[in-house]
Amino acid sequence: MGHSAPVWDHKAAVELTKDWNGIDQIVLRNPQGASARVSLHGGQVTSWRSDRGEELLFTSNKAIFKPPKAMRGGIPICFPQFGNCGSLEQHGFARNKIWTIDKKPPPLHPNDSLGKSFVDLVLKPSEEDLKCWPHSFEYRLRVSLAADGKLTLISRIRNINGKPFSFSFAYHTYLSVSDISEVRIEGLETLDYLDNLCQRERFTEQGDAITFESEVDRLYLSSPNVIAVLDHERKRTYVIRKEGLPDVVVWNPWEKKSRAMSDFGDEEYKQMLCVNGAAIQKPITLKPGEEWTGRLELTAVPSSFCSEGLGSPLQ
Ligand SMILES: O=P(O)(O)OC[C@H]1O[C@@H](O)[C@H](O)[C@@H](O)[C@@H]1O
Repeated sequence: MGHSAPVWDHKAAVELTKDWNGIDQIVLRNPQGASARVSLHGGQVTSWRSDRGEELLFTSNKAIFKPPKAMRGGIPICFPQFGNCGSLEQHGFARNKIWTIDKKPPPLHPNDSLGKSFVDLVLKPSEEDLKCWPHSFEYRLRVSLAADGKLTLISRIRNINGKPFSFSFAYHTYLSVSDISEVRIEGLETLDYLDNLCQRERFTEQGDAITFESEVDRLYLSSPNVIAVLDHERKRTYVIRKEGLPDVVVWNPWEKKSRAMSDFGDEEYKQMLCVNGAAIQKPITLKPGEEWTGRLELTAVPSSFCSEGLGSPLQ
């Protein structure tokens, strides 16, 4: 019996190109026409497009595409520190480093490869990194695009140090929305959160769903693994599924802070919302040889399908 020809050669759907600075970037495509871009600068996903060519991630028109600073948009990776809670630069150094392509990554579950186009990246600390954060690690990132357009990011961080270390982490996900006043988040209601705008004071969420009418910068604690961001005007729902990431950061800078950011347009806060799967409140501690995995899956579905999507487990 002959073998049937593969219907979709995922390798052919992975292209290596250069980004705006001549740094390698990888373009992933699926047979339906969806695509994603990943830059070696920061291991940052810089674009995720639906099969209709719509950009699903926000990038600022004023973004600065120049290393070492991470560009404003897409999915920068915050590691080994989130925010300014620690001795490192804001959100840690990973988003500002040049990553490399990992040609021989340790195997993942076959379902993480089958029927997907994907790329594996790796970040190891430089001498300079070790001076400010003296812990040897290997950070492996798999970014994959599935036949249905789902974008998956899998981070595996291993301690190759002689001593334990701790870190915090976030996938800083800039979602593109029609108008922030038309958006609501479901899945975070009734949770406790730390409010960054009130010296991280702890509050309990009261509303049925989260809506936006002013600046928001919150860390929701012990959140469910499935969260939905509904965009009424665009009739689109982002379903965020996560594993190993108990917290969720919700951020919109609103008017005043937008004006203060040099790489962000004054009115752009209306078109974006950051909803970040994260591990912050309780840092992750790895003993020598231990590995941590943090996984994020993003899908964008017409809003009428969202209630089906919310119930299903991460897969
Ligand atoms: O400008 P940065 O370093 O990318 O950070 C943007 C924002 O990131 C958010 O996630 C933080 O909660 C905010 O406090 C911060 O302002």
